[in-house]
Amino acid sequence: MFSTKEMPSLSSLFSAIASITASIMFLQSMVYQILPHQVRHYLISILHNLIFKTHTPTLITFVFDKDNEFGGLNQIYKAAGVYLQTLRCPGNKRLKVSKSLKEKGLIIRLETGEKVTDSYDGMEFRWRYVCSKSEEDSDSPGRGGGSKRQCYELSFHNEDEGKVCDSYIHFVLDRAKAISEERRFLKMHTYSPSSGMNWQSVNLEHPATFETVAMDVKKKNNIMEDLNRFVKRKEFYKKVGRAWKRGYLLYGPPGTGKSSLVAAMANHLKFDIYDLQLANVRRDSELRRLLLATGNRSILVIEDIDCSVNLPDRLHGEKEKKSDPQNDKNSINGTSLTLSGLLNFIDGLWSSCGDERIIIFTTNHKERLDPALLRPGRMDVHIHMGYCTYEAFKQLASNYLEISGDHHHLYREIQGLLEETEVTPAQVAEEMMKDEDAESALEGLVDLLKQKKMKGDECDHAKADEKKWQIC
Ligand SMILES: Nc1ncnc2c1ncn2[C@@H]1O[C@H](COP(=O)(O)OP(=O)(O)OP(=O)(O)O)[C@@H](O)[C@H]1O
Ligand SMILES: [Mg+2]
Repeated sequence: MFSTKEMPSLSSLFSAIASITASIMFLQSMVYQILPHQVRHYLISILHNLIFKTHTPTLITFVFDKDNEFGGLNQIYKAAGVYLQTLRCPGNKRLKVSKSLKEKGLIIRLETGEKVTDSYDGMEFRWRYVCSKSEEDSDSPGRGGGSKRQCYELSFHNEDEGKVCDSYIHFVLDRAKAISEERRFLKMHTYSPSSGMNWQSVNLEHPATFETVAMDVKKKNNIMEDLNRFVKRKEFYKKVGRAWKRGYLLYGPPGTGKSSLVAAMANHLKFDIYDLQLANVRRDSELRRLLLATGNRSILVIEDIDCSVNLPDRLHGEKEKKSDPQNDKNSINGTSLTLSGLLNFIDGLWSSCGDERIIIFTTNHKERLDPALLRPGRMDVHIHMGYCTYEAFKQLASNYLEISGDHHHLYREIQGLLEETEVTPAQVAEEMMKDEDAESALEGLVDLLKQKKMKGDECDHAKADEKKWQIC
């Protein structure tokens, strides 16, 4: 078995082992003679733990059944199913693949008996999915009920048990939540009384993101930071006794990107949108019912707040009530929709009934808004969406025509024209879509800007002439 060369080294190894064994036996006999029985026992148990615990750790297995004891769905089972979709082992042979209308992409899960490994914070884990006939059924095979027991098994070193309970399982729950959020289709909810008394929802697949919205970069970053801070501040809002909500007022001319920004905010936060047309709501009680039916982590949008409905303001409403007691049309608890009803609800009970609420009003005419809507503390952030600047133009050119930087020979001319004309990002974007060739598209834009400039100049002359006549 061994070569002749190996023989001397092996024989010296055996003689070394023999002398070590003899020394251990000698020490053992000394220990037996010197130490009392209890101390001996204690030392041996420590030695045993040292040798066996470090070299042959025992595994422990947690079993997460699908159903919890009270009949509901075990949240850890559900989270494990989502989280394990991100893990794969080279040895996996059978995987279940499905598609859901509520989620983007394919859902790939483990088939029964399949295992995957994971590591976290220096610990090693083995997960296994098990689907078997439930014990009750196998006890009485004649019944043929076919009910299944489904579970995930998580095996790990028993010394990690504390860390698994305190940290790893929470990590799995959090990751599963984030993965589900990432995968689910956002929803857009709308309301019209003709289609029933509740919100109707469709998948929100608006492509606008913070990358595609063209606006001042600093302003854009401020909005993103504000949103990120808001979603992280649950404890802060609780501490200062405020409802966890934030109000944004987006104002500016038509076609400057207000609706696009709303969609970008929803995509950024992964929040559903509730798009409320006030013209469809007839009274405060209806508004209250609708708002109470909105979900957490959502954005309530009321577009064109200045013109969607003629909301009587507080003072106005009070005056009318006094002058005509029969007329309860504008009362808070009456039958019609009032501005105070809207504001009360937004500031008060509604926002404290849920978490992570964002409310956005948009308008083309900030100056026409009721002062009650504008007073400090009501809409936390006012965002002006203006005419197309050179910076916004460059972003649009990068998005639509894939021109990066500002080296194009027409850019200087365009910059000058943009400073002298009022053109919306929507108009600029439309010009860029007219031609796939960047050069031709930009030439088209230059023509448009020149025409606008000429019209603007003519208008200025006409206004100046009008003034002259008035003076005469
Ligand atoms: N700032 C922008 N960045 C990128 N695209 C824009 C921007 N503004 C407008 N657009 C383009 O123009 C179209 C119309 O813009 P949007 O509906 O967002 O404007 P709006 O300000 O909401 O207008 P309105 O006041 O009429 O509701 C969008 O589909 C988008 O493609
Ligand atoms: Mg809009």
